[in-house]
Amino acid sequence: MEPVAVPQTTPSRALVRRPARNLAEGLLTHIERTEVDPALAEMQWRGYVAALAAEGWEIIEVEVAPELPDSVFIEDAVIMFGDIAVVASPGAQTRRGETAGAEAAVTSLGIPVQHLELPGTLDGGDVLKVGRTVYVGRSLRTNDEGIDQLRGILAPRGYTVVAVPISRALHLKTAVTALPDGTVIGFPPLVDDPSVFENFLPVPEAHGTAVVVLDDRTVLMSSAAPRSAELFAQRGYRVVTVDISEFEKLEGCVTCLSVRVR
Ligand SMILES: NC(=O)NCCC[C@H](N)C(=O)O
Repeated sequence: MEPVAVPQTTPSRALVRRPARNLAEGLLTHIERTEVDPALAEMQWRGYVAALAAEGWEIIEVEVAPELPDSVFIEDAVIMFGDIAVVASPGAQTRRGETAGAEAAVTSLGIPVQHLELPGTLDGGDVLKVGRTVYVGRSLRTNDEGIDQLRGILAPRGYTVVAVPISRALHLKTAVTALPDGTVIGFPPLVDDPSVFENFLPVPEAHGTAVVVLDDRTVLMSSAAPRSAELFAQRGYRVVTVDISEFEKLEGCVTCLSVRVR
């Protein structure tokens, strides 16, 4: 009998959170406010969720938080490390209410939870996992105390936490993410110090920095970065694109619209 090929990374569950009624009032730090179309945002969010589902991911909806404008960016509220979840300590006052719903969702899946606490702050968007290395952006949202608390949780579990300066973008993952083979990809004008990363590949577009790893050979990314998509395709990856323009107007990207629970 022919051996059955087992993929190394099997799609699993993705947490998502429907956009709030007041999405358009979301925080902005590095870009000018331009009008967000709520109906288009809702449609794009459905498209994003459909793209994950089409790739075999089970979708788990975190209870909507209708009055918390940035709650759709669920990645910032809770971070998965193997079998445990770490509930973030949001760096922005207006986002602190988001963690309760995110924690309820992971708890309902039976996942053990650890917490980061004030005065430590840390947003999930500042956390990039590459194997057992966890890069954490020291940003406007994430402080040294938050990074130290995370290190305290992860070091005994065999992870190395590396703090990375981030001053030109909102979060670390606005500036860099990683391909399935561990190559860190980033848009140089947004990256303070590319030499921090062992393998760094510059991409030609700001929206080309963010990829969601769907499996060992497939990435999900914004349709607003076609030249970066081409670069990944040349490296042998299958690229799935989604239009998330309304979330990009709020400094969001593909990674922050879900939490992957593998
Ligand atoms: N992980 C992310 O990149 N999250 C994007 C958050 C955008 C939101 N408007 C914020 O400023 O917090």
